Amino acid sequence: MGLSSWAGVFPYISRFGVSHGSHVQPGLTPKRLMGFLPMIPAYLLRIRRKQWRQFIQLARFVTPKTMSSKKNCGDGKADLHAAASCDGNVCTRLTGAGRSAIAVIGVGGPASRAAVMQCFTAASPRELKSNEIRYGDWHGAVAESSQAAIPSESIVVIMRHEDLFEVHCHGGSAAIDRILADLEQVGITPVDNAAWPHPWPIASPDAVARPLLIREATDTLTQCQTVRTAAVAMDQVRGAMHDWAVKWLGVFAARRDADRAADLPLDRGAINDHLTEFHGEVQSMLDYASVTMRLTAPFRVVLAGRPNVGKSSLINAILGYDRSIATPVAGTTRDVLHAETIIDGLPIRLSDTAGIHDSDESIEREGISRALREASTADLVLAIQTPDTPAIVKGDSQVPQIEVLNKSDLLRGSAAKDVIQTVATTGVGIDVLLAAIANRLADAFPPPSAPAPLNERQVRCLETLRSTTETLALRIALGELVEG
Ligand SMILES: Nc1nc2c(ncn2[C@@H]2O[C@H](COP(=O)(O)OP(=O)(O)OP(=O)(O)O)[C@@H](O)[C@H]2O)c(=O)[nH]1
Ligand SMILES: [Mg+2]
Repeated sequence: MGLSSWAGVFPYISRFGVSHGSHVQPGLTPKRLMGFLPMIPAYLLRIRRKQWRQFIQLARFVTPKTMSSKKNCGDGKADLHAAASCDGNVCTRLTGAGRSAIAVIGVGGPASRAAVMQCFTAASPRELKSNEIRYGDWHGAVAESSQAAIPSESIVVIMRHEDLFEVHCHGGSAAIDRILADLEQVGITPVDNAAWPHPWPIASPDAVARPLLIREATDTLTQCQTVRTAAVAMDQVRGAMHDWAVKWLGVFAARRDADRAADLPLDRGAINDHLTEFHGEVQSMLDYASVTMRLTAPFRVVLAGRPNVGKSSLINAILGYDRSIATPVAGTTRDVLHAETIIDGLPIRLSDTAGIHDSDESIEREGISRALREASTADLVLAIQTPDTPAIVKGDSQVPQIEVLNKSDLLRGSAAKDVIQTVATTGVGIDVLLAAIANRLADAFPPPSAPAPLNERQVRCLETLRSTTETLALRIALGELVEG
């Protein structure tokens, strides 16, 4: 239910999604796009008939009848939802954040057909019909005479309904941004994905007023870069947190009725039987927060150690391509160098740093102090050593650390037990290191379908609930969690 149309799209994106720095797809040529065409029927089949119906009903939300009048339009982010239906002509990126092979842009409203047709020339002159695919060129809002001079994008257009179109384009930000900008030029307002009137719940036009927790989760979902982080957000979109809060509101309301019946002072009855369970659940959610509050930003993993221990070689081995310069000369890396990747479904930003040692040279000293700063604010440090070179001393940093013995091919004798042995130049031990990184970072991932907080507001509400014992105060705090 709920965002099932989006959910239908998501596995498709994740299947082709390549949010990996090394795998950026080059431009989408007509030839490559033709290569995607055979996949499209499979994609369409994945979206069940019910979901298509929801798409069509979604289209009805953006017809003038169900639109708010212009005078009711808000302009702030809080009012984006209202803004989405201001003049009834809106567009947004329907697929999630991050790079993927293909992105889908939704264009809705009474002017959507004219706008799409102004910017798009189909390869076939046949008239566009519902749910038919048209391949062609997106040239933007330029006069026909100048179209040849402007580079066009090869895209696919699908008309879901006379007021609802999908533009399927290359998944890189350049193509997406261009199409959204062109649409804006022809009178279609680009809106935040959270403001797109998703069919939630689908039954009535005022269904666009989705519960706050669902809206917040939808917002997070659209910014998740990996399937694993998106799964947590998707659970909340499906109502895990909302349903949990509503369930407990019911429990405490029933308690109030029981207190009333027993002639106890209102909302001051003994609720110890429920409180232990309730507070246990609140605590679990707060335990997940360190991960679930970070679904949209990568975890920061820093490689640190003395010069020449193989930090740059290791980052290259983890990434699978030569991001960093690695040479036998100690002091090769001078500044902090970042690269994004995905490890076991977790978005990770790796940082290579300068070798840490006593140095008199000012540039090197600056590099070393940057390395120390980077390590002190990381989510995880990989402390690299070799058989000949000890690790740097951890000091009083609270940052968790994994000890790595690189150049283990040079080891004579045995290494300490809890050290991961690697040979960066051949890849030995890299899989063990990746598993250790994922395990250390994802300790507190919530189990499937568990309620979990996604932003600071939710965490603040949970913290209040953790220290509250009276039914009235509990109901107020739960009400705030649900309604803001
Ligand atoms: N035998 C062996 N050599 C390695 C290994 N890993 C890296 N090296 C070599 O060690 C040298 C230093 O590697 P780098 O990756 O540049 O080391 P670094 O820690 O980044 O060095 P700085 O940037 O100077 O701090 C290079 O010649 C690498 O080829 C390994 O596992 N075994
Ligand atoms: Mg280096």
